[in-house]
Amino acid sequence: MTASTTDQQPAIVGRSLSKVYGLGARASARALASDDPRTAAAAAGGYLGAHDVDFAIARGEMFVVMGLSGSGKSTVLRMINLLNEPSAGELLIDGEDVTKVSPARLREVRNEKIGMVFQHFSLFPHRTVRDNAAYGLKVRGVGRDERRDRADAALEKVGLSGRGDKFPHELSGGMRQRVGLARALAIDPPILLMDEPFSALDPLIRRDMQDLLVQLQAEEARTTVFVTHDLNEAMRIGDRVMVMRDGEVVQLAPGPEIVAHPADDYVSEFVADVDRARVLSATDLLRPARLVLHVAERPADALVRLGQNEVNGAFVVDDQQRLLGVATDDRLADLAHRGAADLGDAVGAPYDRIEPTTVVGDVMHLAGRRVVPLTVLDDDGRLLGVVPRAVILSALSTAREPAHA
Ligand SMILES: Nc1ncnc2c1ncn2[C@@H]1O[C@H](COP(=O)(O)OP(=O)(O)OP(=O)(O)O)[C@@H](O)[C@H]1O
Repeated sequence: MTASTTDQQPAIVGRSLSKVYGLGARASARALASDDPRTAAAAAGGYLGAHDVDFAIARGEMFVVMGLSGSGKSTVLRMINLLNEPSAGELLIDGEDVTKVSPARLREVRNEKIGMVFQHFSLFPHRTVRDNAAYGLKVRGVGRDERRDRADAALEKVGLSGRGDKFPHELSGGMRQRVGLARALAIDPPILLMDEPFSALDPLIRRDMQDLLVQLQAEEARTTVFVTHDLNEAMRIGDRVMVMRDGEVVQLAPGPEIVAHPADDYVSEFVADVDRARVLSATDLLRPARLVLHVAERPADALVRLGQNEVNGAFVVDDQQRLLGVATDDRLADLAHRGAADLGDAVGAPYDRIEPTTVVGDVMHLAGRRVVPLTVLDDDGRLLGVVPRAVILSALSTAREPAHA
């Protein structure tokens, strides 16, 4: 029976999903029921690949699973299409628990609802790009003309129109990865599973592919589960990121929240690699202001009264509310003196944009001083709130050297 679907219903739900490798059902259940499933699984000759994993992925969400090698990312991804059968737990697709359906129904769900893209696209070298892109359609019994049309449309989406008659060896590595993506898109699956699809690409091409994915996602939001070990990649493409360690979920949150408030040291190590000043928006750090003034209306007053806290500054944010830099209080004061009535405008445009690295340096330089708030302003120069410098410091000041290889 197919459960009815609604827009509010999550596309994919995992409930207490666990996977024990190398043990039969009974031995797995025994290990999972013990106080220490990892040790119990190992003692019985198995391996606990994932434990008690919960998530609910919204329709159209780009959901990223991130963690170090061996943390269980692929295990979770493969449980979603039951390439890995969960040892315990439920896996609901459009409300239907696919761990309980017949093999025939499972095939149907996989064919109709799920596409997959792997790190190595394993293109057929002796088939044209078009035939490679059409492969999933052929497997599903789609006729030749329709296959051709849909494959060509998918190739166009990934920027390869006109290359359908080429062979894989005639394309660059990045283009071959695009063919793999086109192959998945051609079947137009409501759910796309992507297992480290860009990991083998060099950084520039990888960025191109991330951009392409973001663009495709903006055009036709598709429920996507994307595995990566790179938090920067996760931040660029993901709506939310699920961080895994030793088969367990450590944190599940939107990227900026993870960067602003990493759950533990493991997550902090990933966060150390992230260019926080680019990733965080001022509002991610925002606390309610004790003093709210319309700066444009009462600029001098605002400065003076905030000035009672000795040092003030303002975040300068771009259209997406990303932190561009900090305007120091000297600058604010200067603007106030020069054209107080226009301070609201002045906060946005005429500021010299301070490089994010400068911001971090500036903030770190203040580390030894009293904690005072920074003001956060919206595009109209209105005070949105304040962020205690201690919060900024903890969010921005971690050393930049990579904490793991
Ligand atoms: N078929 C299997 N049999 C036994 N152990 C397995 C099997 N597949 C995975 N594992 C183990 O389960 C753990 C989690 O593996 P998984 O592939 O999910 O990790 P991952 O986070 O995707 O890592 P990577 O980034 O290296 O792919 C690893 O320690 C792995 O060795």
